[in-house]
Amino acid sequence: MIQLNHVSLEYPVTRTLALDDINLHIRKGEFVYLIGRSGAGKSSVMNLILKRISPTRGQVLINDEPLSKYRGGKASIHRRRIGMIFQDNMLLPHFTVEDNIALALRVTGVPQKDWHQRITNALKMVSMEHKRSALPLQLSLGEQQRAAIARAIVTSPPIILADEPTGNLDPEISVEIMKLLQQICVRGATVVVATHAKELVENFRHRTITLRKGKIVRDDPYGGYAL
Ligand SMILES: Nc1ncnc2c1ncn2[C@@H]1O[C@H](COP(=O)(O)OP(=O)(O)OP(=O)(O)O)[C@@H](O)[C@H]1O
Repeated sequence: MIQLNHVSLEYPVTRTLALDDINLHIRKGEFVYLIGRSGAGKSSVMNLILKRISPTRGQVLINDEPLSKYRGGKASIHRRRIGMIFQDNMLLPHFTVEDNIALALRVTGVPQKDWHQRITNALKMVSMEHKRSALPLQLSLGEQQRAAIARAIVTSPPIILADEPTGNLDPEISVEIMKLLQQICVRGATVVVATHAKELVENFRHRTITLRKGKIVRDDPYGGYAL
């Protein structure tokens, strides 16, 4: 489903070689961790899959389609297939949980008559129905992250990218978030998680890809944390 073929990425201004000849194939429905020290290239891989940036060399393909064909405004069509979860949940502070989630439905063109039910389903999935009308700052960090997950899944995207999704959370809540991501995967999504959370990677075993200085140095189907 997600393929990187001989991908290199050099950031233009600083000429940093962030990724160096990466080959990667993630199948539909897989749960994959991307690990590596700070600066190893994890976010760069995520940004390539999102087509926020383009590779300097090589090709990124989704469902066998090269992303290079999604130029200009078409990149947003591609991004609709992806639910994104960040360390800082990026909820809009003056919008309620419901309105934050509705924005995702608006940009993906889901008919308004379906919004209420879809938001209800997404909030149920993350056990947050009772916080529908709350503003983000009225929620705990864990609740904010669950709301952000609801926003990411409400459009039923086939791919979920999570960049350090438990970075700001205490261990107990982190476990909850990881279980949720696993459930989303079991329901059919392909889930890629970039993380430094050693304990989670050790305890919730999944295929684990280790990056070091822009290269894949390990790709372990049984998981485990080794940098
Ligand atoms: N916009 C940018 N312009 C120039 N260099 C960048 C840019 N973004 C990242 N880099 C560089 O590219 C390399 C890979 O960065 P990247 O953010 O992908 O690493 P990472 O593994 O996600 O790190 P972290 O765990 O700290 O988030 C680093 O050397 C970084 O300094």
